[in-house]
Amino acid sequence: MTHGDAFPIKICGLSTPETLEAALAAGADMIGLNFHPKSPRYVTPQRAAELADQARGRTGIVALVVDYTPEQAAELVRIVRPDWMQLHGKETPEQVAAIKAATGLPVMKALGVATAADLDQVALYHGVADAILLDAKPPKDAAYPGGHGKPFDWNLVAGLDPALAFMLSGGLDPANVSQAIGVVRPAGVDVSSGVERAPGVKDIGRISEFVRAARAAAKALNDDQLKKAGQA
Ligand SMILES: O=C(O)c1ccccc1NCC(=O)[C@H](O)[C@H](O)COP(=O)(O)O
Repeated sequence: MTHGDAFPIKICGLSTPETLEAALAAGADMIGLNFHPKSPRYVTPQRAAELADQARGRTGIVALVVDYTPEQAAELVRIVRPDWMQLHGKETPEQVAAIKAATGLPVMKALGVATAADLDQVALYHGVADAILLDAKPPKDAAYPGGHGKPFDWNLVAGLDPALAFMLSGGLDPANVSQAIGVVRPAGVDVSSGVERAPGVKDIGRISEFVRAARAAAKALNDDQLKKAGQA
């Protein structure tokens, strides 16, 4: 993924046909199905296969796993047939490459950010992962490593090499996504809790508000970049 690609908007942790349909109707570019057993958004592979059938060809289907082996990932892909793998654990660059090889799919690697030093990881995964997702680090005692609805300090990203493209997540919602896109200038955005009314319970209205707000802010960002390029 580069900054030149269209701006993907991903709705993560969908688990019902109704909320999935709302994400598709809103125009989400990617939807995430969560296979971490401790998550309130967990879906069984069988249930996910049904949701994936509903979504196939209409959006990018992302299978989110935490510290899977290449064999586990390949077995999941056989059942669900997603378009992407999202790795949200402590996978090393070598493990990312092994899962990519075992599944034959593009891989999004999530990296937790709390301090400027955390951004050093981005260069290590660039060129190995097909997309990087910067997310807030989970609270210390958290039972699962993502989906906590808390942002990290967006100003940290100002120190990152602009050539290293990434998607942004962590505490985004319909009210703040426009500001986040303006400050961080990511290549795309991802949300889970911010479009829910309770952990794991997605809200159809908030999904469409989020996609609308993110799309408008991404267009403004693109217009601004074109204007600056024209002036150069
Ligand atoms: O969402 C979860 O429950 C989850 C569990 C285990 C690993 C990752 C998880 N979510 C990852 C995502 O892609 C979320 O969209 C991302 O962390 C942002 O979440 P939120 O701050 O709730 O929008």
